[in-house]
Amino acid sequence: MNFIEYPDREVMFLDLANKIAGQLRTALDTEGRASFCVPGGTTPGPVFDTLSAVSLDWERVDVLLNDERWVPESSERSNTALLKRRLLTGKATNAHLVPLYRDVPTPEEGLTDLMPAIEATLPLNVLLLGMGTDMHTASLFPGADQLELGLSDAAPTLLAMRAPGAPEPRITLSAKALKTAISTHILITGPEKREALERAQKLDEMQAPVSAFLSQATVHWAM
Ligand SMILES: O=C(O)[C@H](O)[C@@H](O)[C@H](O)[C@H](O)COP(=O)(O)O
Repeated sequence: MNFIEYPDREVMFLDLANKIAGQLRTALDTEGRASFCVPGGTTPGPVFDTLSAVSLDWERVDVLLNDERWVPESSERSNTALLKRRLLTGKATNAHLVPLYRDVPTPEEGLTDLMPAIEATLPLNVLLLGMGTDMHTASLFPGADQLELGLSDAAPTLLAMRAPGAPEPRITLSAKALKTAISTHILITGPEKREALERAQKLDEMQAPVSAFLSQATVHWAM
């Protein structure tokens, strides 16, 4: 694990956005297209703001979420709505959003339709992950109903997930799909998440799902 501590959040968000932009540019130059897999939640907004102001051939960038809460886009908990508001705007308006939600009652009913387009983005070029203080990442929550499958080598690309720590059903990329990424970044802030990261390093993946990604990740942290 590579760990970077920043003097403050603003510097971190800017620096990380610039790193990601550089990695996407390299992928576009070498492969012609790039895939960029991102978390929802409350932390990454400022990174998205900076990225949306970066000149890049965004039309050739496929943007997809790590996971989605199974709520319509009109909900304030919709990660898709967050992306549309903060990332797919400005210079990034024409980035290609690969959907992770369908207007059907359960994630199980949406999975099959969503799968082919998500699979077409693999291997991922750039993966940005968040982490909760319970050491979940994407919707790989400790205690989740399908966590064992979600972490296994036999996992499908997408799974429905229900967990005590998640207020609504989720859909998530499996660890196997997420781990295809060439570059992996984990973005965390504050003392509680730093302490959780330290704990995660001593626990197994079922207890601390984020630990599945630590060996390949750069963790970015600011108070
Ligand atoms: O939909 C989600 O909730 C996310 O994709 C999730 O994995 C998130 O990254 C962590 O829960 C951290 O969330 P915060 O940034 O809000 O702490």
